[in-house]
Amino acid sequence: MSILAVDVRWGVRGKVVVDGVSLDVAPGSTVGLLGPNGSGKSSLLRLLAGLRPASSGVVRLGDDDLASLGRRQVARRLAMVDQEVVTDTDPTVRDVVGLGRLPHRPSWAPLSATDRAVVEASAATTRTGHLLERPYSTLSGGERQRVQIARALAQEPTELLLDEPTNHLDVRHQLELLELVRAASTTTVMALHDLNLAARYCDALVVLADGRVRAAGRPADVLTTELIADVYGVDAQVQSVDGAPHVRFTGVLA
Ligand SMILES: Nc1ncnc2c1ncn2[C@@H]1O[C@H](COP(=O)(O)OP(=O)(O)OP(=O)(O)O)[C@@H](O)[C@H]1O
Repeated sequence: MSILAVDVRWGVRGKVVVDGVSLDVAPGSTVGLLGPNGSGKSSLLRLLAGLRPASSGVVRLGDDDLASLGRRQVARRLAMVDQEVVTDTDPTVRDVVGLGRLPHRPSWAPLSATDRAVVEASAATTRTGHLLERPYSTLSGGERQRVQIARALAQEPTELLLDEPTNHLDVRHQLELLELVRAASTTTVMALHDLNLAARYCDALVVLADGRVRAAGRPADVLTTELIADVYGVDAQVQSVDGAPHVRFTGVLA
């Protein structure tokens, strides 16, 4: 399934945060959402997830207008991993990953054999199987991040939205996660700060600045010295390494 946004706007307390964003994410592709702190990446992801309504514009999931779908219908196909997940109970990791099965079963029913198998498989894919019986609250930041990815995979989504999924992860786990996302058949949009990882693992990049799309397209077309200077205020050299642009930062612009 694909994700389409047309002229989407959202603001809060009189401030425009997402300012007329249009995106067309091809089925099965991986799109990196870049931009400085506060440029609107998380806010846009929440609009694409239907967690909040846009004040104007349209978001479509495949053939459907997101606004016409119920929360459960959305959750059967779209999973989101947010930056901070707060729980007020102390579930085990198995319980947390099992939450991903909620949209697929009656809320009163226990996990079926299929649900349990999907939980195990999602934990195996994210290398969190050894953590399943641990209280979630005792995990490290990186372990929690991987468990949240496992929870999202247990939803068996066709669309996956990830907000800084490599946050907290060591370099090996970062690469493993991005390989996993690239190999998955899901349509994925992920906010990232690392321009080089984004260039290497995404089919397309969208750069936000002040809530607007400043550039979008293939990594090699988007990540230019001019764009990086303009959007981040940083001087950089961009070379091609193994077919992907590689950015070397050389200083902060005055
Ligand atoms: N609920 C809210 N109330 C007030 N301001 C908000 C709210 N949500 C977002 N903002 C503001 O909107 C702007 C965009 O925030 P957002 O979290 O979308 O940016 P971001 O690009 O994801 O940033 P970061 O890279 O720092 O995570 C910020 O200035 C933020 O303070």
